[in-house]
Amino acid sequence: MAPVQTAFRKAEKKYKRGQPPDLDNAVDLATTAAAANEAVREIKLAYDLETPATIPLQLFSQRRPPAYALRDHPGLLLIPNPFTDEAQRWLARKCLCDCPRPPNRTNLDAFFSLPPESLFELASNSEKSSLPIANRSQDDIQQSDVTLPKEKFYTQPGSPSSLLERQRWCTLGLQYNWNTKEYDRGSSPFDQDLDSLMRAIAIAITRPGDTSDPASGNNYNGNLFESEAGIINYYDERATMAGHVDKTEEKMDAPLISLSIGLSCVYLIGGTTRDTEPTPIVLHSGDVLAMCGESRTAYHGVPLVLADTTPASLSCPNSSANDNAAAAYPEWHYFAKYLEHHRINCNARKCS
Ligand SMILES: O=C(O)CCC(=O)C(=O)O
Ligand SMILES: [Fe+2]
Repeated sequence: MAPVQTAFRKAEKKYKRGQPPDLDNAVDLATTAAAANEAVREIKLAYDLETPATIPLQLFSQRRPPAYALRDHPGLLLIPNPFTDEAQRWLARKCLCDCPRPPNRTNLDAFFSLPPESLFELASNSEKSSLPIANRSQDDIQQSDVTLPKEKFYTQPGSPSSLLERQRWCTLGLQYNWNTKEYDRGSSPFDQDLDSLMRAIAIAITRPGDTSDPASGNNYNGNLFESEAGIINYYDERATMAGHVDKTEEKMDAPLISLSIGLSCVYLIGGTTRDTEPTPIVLHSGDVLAMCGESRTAYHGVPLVLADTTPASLSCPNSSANDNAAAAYPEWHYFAKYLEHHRINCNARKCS
């Protein structure tokens, strides 16, 4: 007898197979006004979204941007892109250059002898982009207690540009072990700017107003938030993330804050079992999603990345006449090329 297919699995299959994707039932605040969308309701932020004093650029375009709660998923909050164009470029640089390098771990460093620079920086440097990067020896790999997958992905040596295409994640702060599903790989300092950005978001989403139904908001005091662990996920146009619950964190009362840069995607949010039918949400570049309260323990995943959806402010930064800061990124074409074909997700969790 064929195994019973859960509602979550069914939705994942629908988006993985659908070509062209059927987005008719997905919540997409970029195409349907929230007022016309029964799945969401607007909430009022009770605190300003403020750029931390230590960050030398204006991160947010409004102090109190529109924010939404999902009617069927108490605690899931969405702030459609509150960032300035310059802030999105700054975030992309953080996620591509500053973070995926030692002492942070990536999916590749157990298998390749990676230099101290990020793969993105090497791939963008004409003198270094074709230098071969060697595999680690079998002994080295065995000592790092990971299993060497058979796919060429991990066995074939390559240049920085070919390895950049194989970079799937990097871990920040407490280092997550994907085999044991524990934070048992030591820790690295969490990027201070990213942490202060995540704290600013945690403060702004504290106890949002209009909570006739408090369960749909967030009762966590954002002043207590600290990014103790984080993951940056890199998706190419074919990449997906299977449904899961993030439950390794010792305490789950703080929001899990998640940012998207580059291509849009379909994000599924379900319930505490796979039997709840998930709601599909289209996440766009710059969107902030916070899994608070009940939704913190809900199944979620990314069954589909949507090609050709990177905003022009990232794929051709001089497109906007009022975007003076674009000139500060003369080498932006490397970023533009990457972001045209990838989605980056950066998320932060408080664990204790
Ligand atoms: O890419 C996303 O938006 C989700 C990432 C996620 O669920 C995770 O890293 O645990
Ligand atoms: Fe997750």
